[in-house]
Amino acid sequence: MTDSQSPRAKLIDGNAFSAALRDEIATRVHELRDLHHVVPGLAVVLVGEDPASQVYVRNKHKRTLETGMNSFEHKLPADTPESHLLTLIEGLNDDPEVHGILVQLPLPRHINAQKVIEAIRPDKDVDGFHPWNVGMLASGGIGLIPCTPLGSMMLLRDTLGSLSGLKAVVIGRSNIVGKPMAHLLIRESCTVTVAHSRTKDLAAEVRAADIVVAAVGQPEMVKGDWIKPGATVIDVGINRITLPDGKTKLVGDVKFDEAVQVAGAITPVPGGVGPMTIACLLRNTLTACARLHNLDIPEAHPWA
Ligand SMILES: Nc1nc2c(c(=O)[nH]1)N[C@@H](CN(C=O)c1ccc(C(=O)N[C@@H](CCC(=O)O)C(=O)O)cc1)CN2
Repeated sequence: MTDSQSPRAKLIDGNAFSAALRDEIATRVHELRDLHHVVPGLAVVLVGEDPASQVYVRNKHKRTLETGMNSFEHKLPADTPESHLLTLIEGLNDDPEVHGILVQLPLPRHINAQKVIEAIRPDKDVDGFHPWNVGMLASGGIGLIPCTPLGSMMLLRDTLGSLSGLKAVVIGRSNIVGKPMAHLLIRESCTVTVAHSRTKDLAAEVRAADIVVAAVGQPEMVKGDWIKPGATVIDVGINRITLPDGKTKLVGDVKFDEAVQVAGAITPVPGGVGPMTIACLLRNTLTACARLHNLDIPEAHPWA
């Protein structure tokens, strides 16, 4: 490869960052146990047999135990009635050993996901999806922040330092990533545009941005010539595509091979934002535990 072909962008290593964050969380968990005799506990509920969700839940269980926390897994059949799930959540809300509750998404179609999210105690809602936590984020209060946007923000702050005054575009307006990400960027004094399927000239919006957060779930939709030279690209997409030879491959929402030649820094897929999601879930569980026990412990990786 000649110099003119060599990638310009710095690769943002989510695997390394998340491993360091998990180590820091493990240290805090051991301090909590030794000094305060409290062990944080995370309950994860999986309904059905979606293969990707099964992998994520298995990884959550493994990572939770590695930090020294308690992990409580609840695996329910796909035809579980909504009322059973709500009763399980009521029990977890009242369980003093459980400090964090997460219901893996997506849920089967017969279950109303919003109703389930609203049944979780806001101070145990380690996904940060309950309307109380949504409101706290929007109004600048102290709630629990959704894990993928929180992890993305940690990577951005680590890469750029202050984000103040930078132009950011968030592509996607989901409750899980797009909207909370926009709020976090506003908090960091960015000028934020939220683009979506009805945006008139998406390429022009992206070209104006110093920070691009792609969270649309469309494989390689953002092209390299849309990226402003030197911009920082956070690719939240995780899409499994089938290649002409029948093999499958994970790609993001950004055409990586093109964007890496233009951007200043970029997250790869896999190994970028994805691993931060579980590390931030553990961080939220530790935070929830400390708050529920009125313990004033230092945050793991205070980013803001
Ligand atoms: N209740 C929730 N459900 C879902 C969430 C969530 O935050 N809360 N997010 C996603 C899935 N997810 C965690 O649940 C998740 C996605 C991806 C990764 C990850 O580490 N990805 C790897 C690649 C993994 C692979 O090979 O497939 C990477 O990007 O490097 C972790 C967690 C939807 N549901």
